[in-house]
Amino acid sequence: MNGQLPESVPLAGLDLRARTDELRPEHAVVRNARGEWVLLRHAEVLAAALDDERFSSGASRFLQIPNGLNGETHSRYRNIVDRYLSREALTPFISIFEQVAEQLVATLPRRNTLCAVTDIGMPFGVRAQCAWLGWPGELECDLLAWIRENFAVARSADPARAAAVAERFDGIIRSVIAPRRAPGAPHSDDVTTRLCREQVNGRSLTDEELVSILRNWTGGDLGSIALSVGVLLEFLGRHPALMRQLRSATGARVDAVIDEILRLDDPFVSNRRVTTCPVRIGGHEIPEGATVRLNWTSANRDERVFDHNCFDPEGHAAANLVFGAGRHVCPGRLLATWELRILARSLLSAVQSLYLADDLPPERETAPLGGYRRVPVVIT
Ligand code: HEM
Repeated sequence: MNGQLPESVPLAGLDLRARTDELRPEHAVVRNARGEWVLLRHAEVLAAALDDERFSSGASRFLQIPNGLNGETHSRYRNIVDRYLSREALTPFISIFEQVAEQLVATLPRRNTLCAVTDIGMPFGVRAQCAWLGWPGELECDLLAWIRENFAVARSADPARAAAVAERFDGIIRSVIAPRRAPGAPHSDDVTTRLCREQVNGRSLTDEELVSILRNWTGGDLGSIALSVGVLLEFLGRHPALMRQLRSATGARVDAVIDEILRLDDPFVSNRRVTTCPVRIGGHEIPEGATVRLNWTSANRDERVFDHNCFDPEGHAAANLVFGAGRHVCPGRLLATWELRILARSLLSAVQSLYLADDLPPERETAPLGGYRRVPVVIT
């Protein structure tokens, strides 16, 4: 039973998780204020993610590599991206990420109220990413400012402001590419330099293609890692027994627990598709050329699939959609998982206690963002 399709559901300014929790029992599909068809349940979101022929990823007018590509073209670029995010490619960075986490945790003030998103998640995400990509540490301030601005623009839904922020971010990326591509550039061997030498269709990648690839890595990494750290520490702050358990848990258990916490409050909210033909889904006829939104946050809380959302890391792992599914499944999953595990372990081993500040409640993000804007915590 799908219920009547509400004509248009305003989501802006609301807590998306709470709002989609209200809508999902009655509606498999709703239309948002922009006229997009929003899929809310696990079955439909998974079906659309797996059906990349009828649900095309070419939903943006901007070049998005590999996110916005389809078919053979997607595979060609995706093969390049995957090489940098494999277990083998990432293993040398484990000790570097550990150092980054330990240094950050060592400098966090004790017995003061900190924000898990802005004081822990953001600097960790930026430093880990600069270390991985071989970017200079001096970019930290610019990148932190960009994350804040990018979140603010997403909330404001102002296209002109969004274009200006995107342009600034592309400028940061161009500043790291240019010296590596200049004639007679010194021979270094970091991840960005190697990417600059990649070829596709027998030619070098263009600047525009490099900027797009790096934008999707960094955009995916920085915002999602910061929000994920907020979600994670808020949950652990409310579950001290779980926090104690994790101090001596295996890596696999820590990863499963993190995935389950992110399933319950997935901060990577949604992705768009465009229908390539009329499609019947969730009891509705969607015309050709319509924009469809796969709402991962809602699908990940589908009570029928996840046993009324009890906490069951191992039992829910197979159906977890935090990192997507199908052709466009997140290639950065291992990097994100290792970064989050390393930061969690580093915090848990270095602090005596971590708890939610009792005088300042956590503040939820609002649509189109997920997770928390502010998670005040105290460490001792
Ligand atoms: C907690 C962190 C992260 C979450 C929750 C997340 C989630 C996702 C999801 C759900 C998708 C599927 C998008 C779709 O189907 O349209 C995706 C795709 C993608 N992610 Fe992530 N991601 C995270 C971190 C990262 C990191 C660290 C990187 C790279 C450094 C990354 C790079 C990408 C790229 C390039 C795609 C597009 C793949 C394609 O189109 O083939 N992500 N991510």
